[in-house]
Amino acid sequence: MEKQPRLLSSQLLLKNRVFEVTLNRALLTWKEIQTKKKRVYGSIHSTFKVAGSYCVPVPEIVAVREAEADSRTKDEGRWQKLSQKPTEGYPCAFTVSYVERGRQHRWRCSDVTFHCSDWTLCQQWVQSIREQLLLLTSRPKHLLVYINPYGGKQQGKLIYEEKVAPLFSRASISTDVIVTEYANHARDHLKMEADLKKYDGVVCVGGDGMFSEIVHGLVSRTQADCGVDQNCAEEKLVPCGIRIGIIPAGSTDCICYATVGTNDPATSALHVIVGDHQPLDVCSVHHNNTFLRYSVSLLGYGFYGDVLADSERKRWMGPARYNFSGVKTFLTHHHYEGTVSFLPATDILGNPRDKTKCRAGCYICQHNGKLLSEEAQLHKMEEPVSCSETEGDWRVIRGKFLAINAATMSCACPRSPKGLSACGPHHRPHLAPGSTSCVTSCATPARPHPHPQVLLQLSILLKINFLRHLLRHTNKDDQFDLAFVEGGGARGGKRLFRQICRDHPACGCTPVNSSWNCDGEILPHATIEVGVHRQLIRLFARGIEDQPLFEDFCTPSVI
Ligand SMILES: Nc1ncnc2c1ncn2[C@@H]1O[C@H](COP(=O)(O)OP(=O)(O)OP(=O)(O)O)[C@@H](O)[C@H]1O
Repeated sequence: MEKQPRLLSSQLLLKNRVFEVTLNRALLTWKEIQTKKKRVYGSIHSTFKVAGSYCVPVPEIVAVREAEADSRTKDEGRWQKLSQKPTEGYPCAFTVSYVERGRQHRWRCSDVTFHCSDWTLCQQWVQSIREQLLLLTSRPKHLLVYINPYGGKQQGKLIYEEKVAPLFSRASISTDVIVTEYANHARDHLKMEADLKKYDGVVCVGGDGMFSEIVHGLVSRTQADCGVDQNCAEEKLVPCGIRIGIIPAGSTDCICYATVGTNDPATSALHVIVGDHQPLDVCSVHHNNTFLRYSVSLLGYGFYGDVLADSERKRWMGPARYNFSGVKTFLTHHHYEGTVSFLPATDILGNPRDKTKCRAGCYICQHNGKLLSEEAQLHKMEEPVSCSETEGDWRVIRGKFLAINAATMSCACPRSPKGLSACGPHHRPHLAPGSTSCVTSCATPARPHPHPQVLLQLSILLKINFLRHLLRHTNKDDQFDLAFVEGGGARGGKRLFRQICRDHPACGCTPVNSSWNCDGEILPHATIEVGVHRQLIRLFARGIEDQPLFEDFCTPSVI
C-alpha cells in the first residue's frame, strides 16, 4: 500500500500507558512506547516492552468526540461514567468510535479514549479526525427509515430504537422514520410521495418481504421518473440512484445473510454508516407484457411454489407451517410438465460451480460479470453441440419438473447455511454479475447436456434423491453432485423462462400447474418471462468479507 504522509502524530495516554498515536489519510494507528517495570519478589527485577500496535482504517471510524475527562459524558441517551479517571498530566481526552470485527461477520462499534496533555492538542486531534471523516463523501448524512412493526418477532421498533438509532446519532446521521401501518405502505410511499432528493439512502427495518417492498417502491419510482414503462418486458430498466440499507428484523433475513454474512442489526447499521455500496441484480417478472413483480432472491416453481402455497393456507400454525408444508409437499411429490427457455450465460465470468466466492470487492461483480476476451473465447469453444433443443441463442428444455429455481443470490439463512442457489457448497452466487442461477430438478429422462454451465441431465427421479437434494440445502454438501439436479447461469437482459405451459404432448400425467414463489409471494400466473437487470439497485453493504485466519483476531488490527 502506498505510504501516506502523516497528518498528526503525538504521544497520548491510553489506559495509563503512553502510545505514539498517528493519523494519516488511510489509518489511525497507536503504538505503545512506554516500558513497564516488572516486579519480581517485591523488587524491580527487569523491564520489558509491552508489545502493542494497533490500527483502524479511517473509513471505519464511526465518529470522534471530546470526552469530558473530569466529569460524566452523555452517550446513547444515557449518562455513562468514563472508563478512565482523569490522568495526571493528561487532563483532556477524546474518544474514537470505530468498527471492530467479531466472529461470523459481525461488526461492533467500539470506543478508544486517548488522553492529551493539553486542550489545544485534544482539539487538534478531534478536528483532524473530523476533517478526514468529512472527506468520506460516500457516507450517508440523511436517511429515510421504514420500520415494519410486525415483521419477524414483531421487534422491529425495539431493534431500531435500541440498536440502530444510537449508532446513527453517534455518526451524526439524521433520519426521518416511518413506522408502517399496513402492508405495502412503504412501497406506495416511496413510489408516490417520498421526496427522495432529501435523502442519501432508504433503510428498511424488517425481513425480506419488507426489503422487497422497498425494492418495488424504489425501482418503480425510478422508472416512472425516467419515463420507462415497467410493463414492457424488453425495456432496459434504469438503475436506482439511491442506496438501500437493511436492518434485519424478519424471520429469515436471507438478503442480510447474502450481503453482509449475518443477520445482526448493529452490523447492518455499521455497514450503512461507513457508506459501503454493494450492487445487486434484480429480475423482472412479466406475464403477457404485463409487469408482475421484481425478484432479488428466489423464483421457484414446483416444490418451493407448492410449499409456499400450502403454508399460506396454514398461517394459523405460525412459523411451524413451513416445516409442515415442506414435509407434506415432499411426500405429495408432484411434478409438473413445462418448458424452460433461457439464454445461457456463456459470456460472463463465474461458473456457478467453479471455486470463486463472491466476497467483498468481488472482481466478477466489479467487472459486471464480463469475461476477459481470452476466457470468453474458451467458453465459446465449450458451447454445447446439442441441447434438449435450441432456438437461435436460446436453449429450450421440455419435460416434467419437480422444481425449477432461479436464484439471484445465495438465499442462505440459518436453516440453509449455504443457500440453495446453483453455487454449490463452498461458494455463493455473485450478487451482481448480470445473470441468475438456474437449478432444475427433473423427473423425466432426456439427453444429457454437455455444457458445463447450463446442463440438464434428466433421470428417473427417486424420492430419496430429491430428499437428498433438499437436505443438502441444510448442510455443506454439493447440491449438484446428484444426477438429476443441474445448475447453471442464465444471462440477463431478455427472457429466462418463456413458457411453463400445458402444450406439451400428453404423457399420462394430469396437466396441472404449480405456482411460482417469487421471493415469498405467489404469482398469479404460471407462464412468465424473466429478465435479469444487472446492478439495478445498490445496498449499503460491503459484501461478505473473508474471515481472518483466526476468527478472534479482531480489529483494531494488531500490526
Ligand atoms: N404495518 C404493517 N402491517 C402489516 N403488514 C406489513 C406492515 N408493514 C409491512 N408489512 C408486510 O409484512 C410482510 C412481512 O414482513 P417482513 O418481511 O418484515 O417480515 P417476515 O415476513 O417475518 O420476515 P422474512 O420476510 O425475512 O421472512 C411484508 O411483505 C410487508 O409487506
